[in-house]
Amino acid sequence: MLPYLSAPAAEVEAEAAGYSFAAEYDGPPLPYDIPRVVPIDVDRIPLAAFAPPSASLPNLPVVHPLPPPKKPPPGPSASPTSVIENHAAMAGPDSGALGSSGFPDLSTELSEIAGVAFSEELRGGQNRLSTESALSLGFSFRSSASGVDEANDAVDGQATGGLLVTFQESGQSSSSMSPAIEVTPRARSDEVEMKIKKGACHNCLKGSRFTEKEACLACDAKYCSGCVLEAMGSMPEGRKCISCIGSPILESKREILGKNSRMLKRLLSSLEFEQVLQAEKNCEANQLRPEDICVNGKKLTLEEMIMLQSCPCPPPKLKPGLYWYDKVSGYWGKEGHKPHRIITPNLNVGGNLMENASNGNTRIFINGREITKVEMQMLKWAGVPCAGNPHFWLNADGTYLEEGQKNVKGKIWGKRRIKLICPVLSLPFPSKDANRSGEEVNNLVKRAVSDYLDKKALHKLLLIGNHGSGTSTIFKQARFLYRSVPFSEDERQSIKLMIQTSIYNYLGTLLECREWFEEVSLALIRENQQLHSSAGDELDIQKNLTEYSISPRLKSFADWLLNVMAAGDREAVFPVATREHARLVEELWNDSAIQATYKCSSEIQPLPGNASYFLERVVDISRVEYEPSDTDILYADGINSYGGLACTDFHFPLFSCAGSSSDDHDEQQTLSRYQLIRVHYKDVGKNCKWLDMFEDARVVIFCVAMTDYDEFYQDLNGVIMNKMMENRRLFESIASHPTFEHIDFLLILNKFDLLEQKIEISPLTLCEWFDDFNPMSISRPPNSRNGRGRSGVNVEATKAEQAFHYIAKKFKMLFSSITGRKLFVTKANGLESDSVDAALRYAREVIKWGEEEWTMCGSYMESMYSTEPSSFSH
Ligand SMILES: Nc1nc2c(ncn2[C@@H]2O[C@H](COP(=O)(O)OP(=O)(O)OP(=O)(O)O)[C@@H](O)[C@H]2O)c(=O)[nH]1
Ligand SMILES: [Mg+2]
Repeated sequence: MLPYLSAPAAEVEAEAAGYSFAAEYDGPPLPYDIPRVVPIDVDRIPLAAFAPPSASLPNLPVVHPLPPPKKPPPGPSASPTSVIENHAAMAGPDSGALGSSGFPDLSTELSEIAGVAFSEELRGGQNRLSTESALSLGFSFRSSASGVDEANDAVDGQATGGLLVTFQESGQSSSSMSPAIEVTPRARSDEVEMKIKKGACHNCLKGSRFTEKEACLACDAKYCSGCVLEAMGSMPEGRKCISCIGSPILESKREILGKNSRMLKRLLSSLEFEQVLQAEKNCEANQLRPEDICVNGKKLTLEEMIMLQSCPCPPPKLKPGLYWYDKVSGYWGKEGHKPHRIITPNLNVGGNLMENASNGNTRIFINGREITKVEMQMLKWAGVPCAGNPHFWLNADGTYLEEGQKNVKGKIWGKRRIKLICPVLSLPFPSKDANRSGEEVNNLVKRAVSDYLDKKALHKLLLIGNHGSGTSTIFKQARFLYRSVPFSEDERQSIKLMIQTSIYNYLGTLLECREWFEEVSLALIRENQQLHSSAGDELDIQKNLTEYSISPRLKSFADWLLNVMAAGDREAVFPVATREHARLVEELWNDSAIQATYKCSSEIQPLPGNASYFLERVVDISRVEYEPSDTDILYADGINSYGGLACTDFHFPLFSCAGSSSDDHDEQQTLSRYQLIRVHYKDVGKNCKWLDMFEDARVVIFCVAMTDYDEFYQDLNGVIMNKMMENRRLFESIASHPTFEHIDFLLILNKFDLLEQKIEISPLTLCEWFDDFNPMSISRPPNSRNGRGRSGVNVEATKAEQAFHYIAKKFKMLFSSITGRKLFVTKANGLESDSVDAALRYAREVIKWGEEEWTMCGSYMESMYSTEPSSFSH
């Protein structure tokens, strides 16, 4: 059996043996980006050939927990603030200030540098997230407004961004029932403002007011396009500096929440851009907090606030503050002021309307509120008799009557001149929406509230895995399993083009290998010939023929194809060329030389296992009318690689795809919505970019191809790495990521079908992590012959089962040593929909168990502390 070995080592060997090596392939991107691994007879390789080669091939990225040291931004001489900023910016993996979580211990760092004694609070609460996220992402702490100020806020116990909102008891009669809400715009430190040239970027301090900039929603610090991604990181709450994460936004910015940003649109991929704006609009920290809105002396609950915002005629631009609301007429205003709007009446929000709500002094009352002078003026214009301090009841439709009487005296809004006069007096006039029927309003409001709660109940499943682990296959399976239209017509068209193009990529790889195999074979024959000269060999050498040789006609096509691919102008040639040359490609594929090359394909690592699936049908696939089947889509490479993120929403159907009733009949569970988000390993690699956007994920699904144990790749430093060890490294960095501190992990050990085949010929111990794997010898059941039991099941397969349990245990122990928590594990075959269905349903179970644990924990605590006699009943 030939061992797996990376191409560079083989190249070195070939060159050392004096063979000229084919030029490095630098054509259009191949559908993979790890180096080629070719079969080679290991006995023939000198030991020196295993030394890392100098040629750099495309590699899997390496996760750097922290970025390389960064140059401090130019600026005025080092004040404590700027020193902190620069030092924090420079704190890298080598700074030696790593905390227990692997991130620099900020409080020590800051206090050492600035001589400021920070209390322990700095390490906890909201600040912890922002500081750690910042450092984990490798970004500097911007300026004192968000650095020292934030630290001080944290010390005061108020991590704030744009607003300081405080509640106080007030003895004032006008607000005796209301908590005082003091809304103070947070000023940026003058010192910092002075340091930053007007209009300059707050990070690099360059640019003018004409430079395009993006502002932080919480502190309004502005960043140029070169700095914005550095300053804002992965934007888990949208456009906010890293140090403002968790802080409320400036109210003046509420209108632009989730709205377009030209700069970000340019800098991010469309999916990333969408995710950022979604997060900005929906994340908790950016929402108006119900407790900041007080209506008729009572702070709102979440449900009341949603009701208020989603009624047909809501108060415009609702901000934190004190308001009064007349439920009967729909009048709405700020406490102590005349009415500002007429909103939907009869909403069950806030407390009871107070007499002095609008601070009127006319001794005339409408629905129990003393009205202001300007309202009295309006009533007079409307012909309402105001003499004798009357008390009126005013209904939403404008009809009014005097308190204690039954007869309607008139209709205020009926008169045309009132419609004209109200704007002149800056008084509101009812809109059509304000007068919808009570039932209609009730239905609308109910729907809005349940939509909101439904959105909150979306369970996010984060799918992460290394190159080739099978994440995109699982993702595609989820779409097939749970979506009525798994792929749109447009998507199918682009998939079609991708499949047609990738056939040529596979063929290109095979042709390159063929050339190389041919050269090596020729060299071997020559070497042999020198040792034992033979006439037959002489003849073949003269003809330059080996088992890898192809006819001159096919050779000229192959050379043309490799040249076209090397030129990189793929789009100009494909897919037209695919049609013209399909027959030639078919001929090539069926040629014995290519088939001989392909036979070693299991050892040509980058050639995906599905290459033959597509190459065998090249003529059919190259047709204009070709429509990819579901299986074609499942096997196709690169479908979900839209800049790193892909997501799909779904419900689990009541019946599993296998046709059997789901084990869980709980309808609520079935109706729950799930969102599978696939994060590409490359983005995880770049300082775990994007990961902190997913702190609301319910489960992290980490996918590992079990077949990786005997496969290798070359890292950025040219070191040959075992792929399973790389999985382990990535798993460690994800498991220890602070974002996932409280999130359950499910490990999917994938490609079980391939493991069953591979383990028979390649021992698991080839991976150093698995060196103590000692499978129990199979005690064959009586009557078993040739490794088959009574049922005819191949009992040898249990070796793969044992390997699965062993690998699962290794990861469980690793996870437990990192987090002290339990890791859930399941095996899967990504190409089988039942298997993926079962794995994703298992993820749902994990969420359910987590919820049950909380409930149990909650009721246990309740029973512990409850004084109810029932608690002590047994
Ligand atoms: N036999 C078998 N093949 C699988 C399985 N899962 C995935 N594959 C194949 O393995 C290859 C890699 O799978 P992908 O789903 O593309 O892996 P990935 O995680 O997206 O990796 P990248 O494409 O490198 O990002 C594809 O050719 C899949 O068809 C499995 O369980 N069994
Ligand atoms: Mg893929």
